Amino acid sequence: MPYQRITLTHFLLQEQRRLGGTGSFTGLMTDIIFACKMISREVNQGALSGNLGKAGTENVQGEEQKTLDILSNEIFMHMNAIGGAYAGMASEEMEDVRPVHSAVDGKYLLLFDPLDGSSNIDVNISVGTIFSILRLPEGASTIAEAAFLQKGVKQIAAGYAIYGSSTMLVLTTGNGVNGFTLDQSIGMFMLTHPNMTIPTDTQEFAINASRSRHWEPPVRRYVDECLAGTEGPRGKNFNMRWVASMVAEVHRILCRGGVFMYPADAENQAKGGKLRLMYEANPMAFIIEQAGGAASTGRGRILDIPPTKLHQRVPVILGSRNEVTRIAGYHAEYDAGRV
Ligand SMILES: O=P(O)(O)OC[C@H]1O[C@](O)(COP(=O)(O)O)[C@@H](O)[C@@H]1O
Ligand SMILES: [Mg+2]
Ligand SMILES: [Mg+2]
Repeated sequence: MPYQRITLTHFLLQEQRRLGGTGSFTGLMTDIIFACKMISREVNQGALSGNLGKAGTENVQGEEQKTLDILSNEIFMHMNAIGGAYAGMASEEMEDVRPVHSAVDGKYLLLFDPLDGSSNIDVNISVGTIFSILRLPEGASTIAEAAFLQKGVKQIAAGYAIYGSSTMLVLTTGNGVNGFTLDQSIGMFMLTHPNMTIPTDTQEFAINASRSRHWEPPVRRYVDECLAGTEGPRGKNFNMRWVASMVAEVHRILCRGGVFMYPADAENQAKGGKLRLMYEANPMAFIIEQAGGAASTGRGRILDIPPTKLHQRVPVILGSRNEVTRIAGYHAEYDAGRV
């Protein structure tokens, strides 16, 4: 059989031709690809690099930063500033947005979580990088936070890199979801997972059960029914997973289905939840929906949320469509006082 694998760059060029683009999109993706390869190397080096452990500083979320959080942020900032496609960038690890080029040159805005799953870095469990690309709003003269506060439906592309047993990059440009595996021997991402789609049903859920005492009744009801298995109202057994790296959970769901939940609960309600809308929930929701799944807060579609703050947090329930719909239905029944 003739060799048929294509590289991510070839794939992007084909996408560009299909979209009748100018090539600037391929350019900005090339910068992201370089940055992810460099972060992959730093992560894969593990203790050899001396980059494990805490940095001794806190980010705007009040979370302890890991040395690799900061290094990944610097790599992503630097590599994506070179190309010239971005007018501005925003990151989980930076309080304010960072203008990069004058509005004349840069047509795009980049939001990213440079290292997702930070609590797993030192224990060699998969981590990743999440990114979301928006257009600079027409007429925007200054690069300020307001320019970034666009609904998730406005994303022109979103993706993540996962640094696990292999390094992969998963991408959507609004035309389905494709996965690419880094061939370390030639340093190229090759198309290995074309048109990733999520089964509508599943028997696998992921939630941090150590927080169950804080859960709202709709979430507790859903999880209890799953745990009741064949004897319960669902009439089937469910398995549970919790990696504590959102990237790894979403990747598993893209590969074999499932539902991931990080709801707002009594403990994190005041903050709006745990995960951040602009560089975690929105890009992942775009990918999940493009793969045939659904992404909700339990009370609404994530991609329709009008953002108010750069680092705002939201409840996240995403994955196999029928399970997400069921969980949203349990919230609606609860809010209507029917249960
Ligand atoms: O510590 P918990 O409650 O298990 O939370 C894990 C969640 O927090 C995160 O690690 C937050 O992301 P960061 O590591 O980028 O801060 C998610 O990847 C993950 O789903
Ligand atoms: Mg994260
Ligand atoms: Mg992070």
